Amino acid sequence: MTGLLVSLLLVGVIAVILRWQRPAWYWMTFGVTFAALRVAVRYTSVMDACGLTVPPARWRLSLARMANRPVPESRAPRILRLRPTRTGLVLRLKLRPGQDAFDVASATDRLRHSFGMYGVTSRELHSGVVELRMTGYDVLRRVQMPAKTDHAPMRIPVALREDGSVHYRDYRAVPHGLTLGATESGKSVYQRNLVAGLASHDVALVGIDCKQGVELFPLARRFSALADNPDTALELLETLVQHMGDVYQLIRAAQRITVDVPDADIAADIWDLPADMRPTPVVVLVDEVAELALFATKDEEKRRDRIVTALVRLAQLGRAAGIYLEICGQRFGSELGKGITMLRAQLTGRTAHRVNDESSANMAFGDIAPDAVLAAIQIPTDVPGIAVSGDSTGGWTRIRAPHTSLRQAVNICNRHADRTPDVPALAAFRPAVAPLPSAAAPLAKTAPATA
Ligand SMILES: Nc1ncnc2c1ncn2[C@@H]1O[C@H](COP(=O)(O)OP(=O)(O)OP(=O)(O)O)[C@@H](O)[C@H]1O
Repeated sequence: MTGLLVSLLLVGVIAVILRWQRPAWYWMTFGVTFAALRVAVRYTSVMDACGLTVPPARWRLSLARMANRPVPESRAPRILRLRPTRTGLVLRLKLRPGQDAFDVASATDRLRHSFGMYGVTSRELHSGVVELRMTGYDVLRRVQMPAKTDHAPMRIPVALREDGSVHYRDYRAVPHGLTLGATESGKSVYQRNLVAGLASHDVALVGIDCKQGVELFPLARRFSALADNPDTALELLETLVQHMGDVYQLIRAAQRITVDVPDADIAADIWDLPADMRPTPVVVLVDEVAELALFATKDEEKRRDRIVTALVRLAQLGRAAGIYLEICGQRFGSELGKGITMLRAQLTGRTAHRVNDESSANMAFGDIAPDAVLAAIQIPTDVPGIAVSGDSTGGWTRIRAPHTSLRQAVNICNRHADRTPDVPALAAFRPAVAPLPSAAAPLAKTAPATA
């Protein structure tokens, strides 16, 4: 008996220490079990209290009356699956007749309190089936990406969502993206995670970093082209527009449409081409875009117009040619001059870090997800890296990228330096870098952090 008490006490102490030290560990060991038990035991009463039950069907009432049995209870959505995860629980529910996904979505805050969870979000999987994702702690406070993530070409696990799932930047689904945020809000760390994620893919990275190259030039070994001032950026963008034209010609030549060619074989973009013919996709990362759009003299104004025109053309036509834009800045609105709102309309993937005012949040979401504007304004100032990510479907979610230091990103880029493709059109912009130290030497210690 004493042994049992001591063991229980020990388990309790370990649970408390784990919870205090690292919520993730606590949840993976004790928390998930406690939460699953709590949900299983209190499910019906909580759903009833949260207004998520429906009265029994008429035939059941009649049957009970005929059999002189007690009136049957109201019914809660049926649990199809209860799955523990690293960060909490996932509950799949089959709705009862008369219920809809909106009922569940509007009750998530009440469910959160009733089940004693940190966060509850819901989404409709298909008609009549809703998934509730519950997190046991603030997963965005100390981001830990799962060890295993999905692998697909041009799909980068870049951040963690507040419901504990992985947030992917999928270039083939959402070709162009805009990342906004005030100074020190976490844009560079987000972009660094993207570069680190893309480094192991077969992709050419092109960087335009008008902060004198401080963000992207240390990662030069994995870049096929870099520009650190608006003049070079203009030449680079116009070269990319030309490259895009060449890729279109290649796709056209590969189509060879005759009446015998089945529809599925007609190439519409680079991904339909046979692998040996397919040009390397290109991701163009622009840091601090306003530097490209501001001007003081007539000559600079002409340069700015040509830069914006080239960016608009890439945004409009780049997807099929495998050219994707990732634009980063503090603000991106009509005050930057003509063509900017047209360009912004093409950047479907929107991410806003902490912003200083509502108009900046509106630049990110005003035209696609008005709900997200409020969420972006509410991002706390003391947690850099928290962002709201939305797309043109009107949906949005809070995310945070793992904290990747410049040193870590440099090491990843150096490790994958041999994957840097030679794109002949971009050869003139390839950064000159010293050869890497011999493979035998550990990269982490010896690779220089600059080009
Ligand atoms: N996801 C994150 N997790 C933890 N810390 C972060 C995260 N993102 C950013 N930070 C911290 O916040 C600070 C500012 O980040 P960052 O340089 O990315 O901001 P920024 O928006 O690019 O700023 P600026 O526009 O001034 O360059 C850095 O010290 C960084 O370590």
